[in-house]
Amino acid sequence: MAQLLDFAGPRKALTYVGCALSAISMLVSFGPYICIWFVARDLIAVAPNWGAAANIAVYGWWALGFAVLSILLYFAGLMCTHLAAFRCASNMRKQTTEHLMRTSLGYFDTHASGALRRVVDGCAASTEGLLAHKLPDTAGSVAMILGMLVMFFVFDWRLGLACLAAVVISMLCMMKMMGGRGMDFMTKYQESLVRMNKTGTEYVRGIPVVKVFQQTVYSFKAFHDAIQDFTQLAQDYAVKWCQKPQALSLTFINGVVVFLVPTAILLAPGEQSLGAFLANFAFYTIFSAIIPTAMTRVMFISDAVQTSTDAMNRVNSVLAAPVIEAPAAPKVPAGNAIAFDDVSFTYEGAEEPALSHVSFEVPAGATVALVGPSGGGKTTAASLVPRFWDVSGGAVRLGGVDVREIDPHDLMGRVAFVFQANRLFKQSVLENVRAARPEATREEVLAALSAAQCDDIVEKLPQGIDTVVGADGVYLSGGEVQRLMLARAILKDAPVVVLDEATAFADPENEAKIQAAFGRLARGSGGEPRTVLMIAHRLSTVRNADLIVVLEHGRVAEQGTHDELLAKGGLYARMWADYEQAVAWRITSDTSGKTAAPVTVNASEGSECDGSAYSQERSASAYVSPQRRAEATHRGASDSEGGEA
Ligand SMILES: Nc1ncnc2c1ncn2[C@@H]1O[C@H](COP(=O)(O)OP(=O)(O)OP(=O)(O)O)[C@@H](O)[C@H]1O
Repeated sequence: MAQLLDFAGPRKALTYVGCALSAISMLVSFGPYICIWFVARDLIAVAPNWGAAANIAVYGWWALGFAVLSILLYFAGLMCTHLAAFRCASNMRKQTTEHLMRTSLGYFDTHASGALRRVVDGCAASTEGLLAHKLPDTAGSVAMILGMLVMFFVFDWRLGLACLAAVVISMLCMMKMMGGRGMDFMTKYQESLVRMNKTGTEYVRGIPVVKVFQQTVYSFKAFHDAIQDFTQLAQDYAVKWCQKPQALSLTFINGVVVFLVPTAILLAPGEQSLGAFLANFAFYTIFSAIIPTAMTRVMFISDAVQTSTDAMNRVNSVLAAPVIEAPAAPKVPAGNAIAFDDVSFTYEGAEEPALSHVSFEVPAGATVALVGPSGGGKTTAASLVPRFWDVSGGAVRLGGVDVREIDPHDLMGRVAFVFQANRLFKQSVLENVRAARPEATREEVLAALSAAQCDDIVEKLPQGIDTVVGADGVYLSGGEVQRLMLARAILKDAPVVVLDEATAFADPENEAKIQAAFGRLARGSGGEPRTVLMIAHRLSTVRNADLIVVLEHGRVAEQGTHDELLAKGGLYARMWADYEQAVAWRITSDTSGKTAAPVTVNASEGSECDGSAYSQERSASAYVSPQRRAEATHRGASDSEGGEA
């Protein structure tokens, strides 16, 4: 609670003021009951000559005054607590967002954006209920219970004791439900609820898989089981645990009859003034009606406290996320060369290091390709340059300076990165590309788009570069999105580029354009080459790299130029041989039904960015599945048409 209130800053005091006003309002709300006691007393004193009771109207006005004052005080109290609660929620959102802005970018790889959004937004919202309503209501209820204790003994302590007995028994019942095993039940209930929500989300996300693989709903056994678990727990809690204490509690708290009436019947014969006794009895009968309200309010606070505790835990876990430490005395890189100096890195919680003693250099203006088997550590190595993560050992240097000693803003300004998980904002194409350099003019954005081979994309969009991406009917393919990302990187005009050459999802035409855009990005604006560290998934793109670093199991298996590595006859040479074989096989459609024949294509022809890589790949991708071949045959397609298909 203290930490939660700290989020409200100076407005924290308003919470206390609000709670105090709510408590006073509750005490003032006793006023009408006291007035009723006066009315009863006066009427009984003059009975049956009712007209003789002169002050009834005055008591009425007083009662109305107390009621109105109580409402006004409560309203003012709620105003105060709401102001504090809103400030608290907005500060919580700001602080978590600010923290996330300083968090290492790798954190977002391992933490889903939806879950983070729920923490930033949802958790803040879920504390509002506690601070704005539950807290002042509880203060009011506590004041009400204390006030009640006083009231019980002001008029007739014996009748008061009879009412108190009901309250005590009711409280004991509630404590049984809420404490001990009841609390265990409650914790299990909450956990079960969370599990059901989680598996529910997974279920919804997995619907496409279910449809594609024609699985039935029952394949999502985890979700089904979670619902069953929750149902069982809720039933057990309600039936086995709460039923008796709740029934008892309700009976005593609402049943004036159980204690008050028998007590009154026992006491009445010995009373000297029956009139006064009846007035007291009338008071307690009416007054005891507010006891259940006070008790219920106190009961619900525990629910709100639990929700807020859970929210605070989640917020704290985000606030504990590692941040990119800015150096106290930042250094300025001398040039744009990248150097990996005995770099090791282990992901948090992983047993094996993702990189072990990796060393290589990317001279300024050079293009270095990282290749190797899947899981070798290529993405990890590239991520260390823009400080998505910080190394566990060794150092990554830019211009001779450890990246950890460069001001993070300076580092981000020098490095442009294009990764596979490309993100577009739901904004216009113009704004999306301009995100790299907000002050860029429209013409500069257009030039960057053109350099990234995006002219055809812009042409087909209904409002050109002002079309909002993701709006109704505006769909961009994976390859098109990647070209927009490249335009963004080109516009940024950073001297160092880290890119993940992932064209796996691009069709041949898109791929050719992406290759051309890569080439344009690597060249730099003034024709001066940029320093490029490229993760290469396809060997077609690495032949002309100045250096190829082969990563296997997180270590540098070998490094050198294409020719050097081929001459070595190691892992790269084997990978290249496999690649060449894949390129060399061209299976043509065969109308005569004979087995397709391999046609050798010179895989070493062509350079990266002039589109000839496209023709190579197109040859490689000209494999036609038996089904497609049958279709082609059916259409009477020729060999070349089959190839085009
Ligand atoms: N966020 C992470 N947490 C824990 N381990 C990770 C994480 N990301 C990657 N790894 C592990 O680190 C190792 C290197 O992974 P990395 O993604 O760098 O390989 P890669 O060579 O880029 O693979 P690919 O070519 O398939 O993309 C793998 O063993 C992988 O399982």
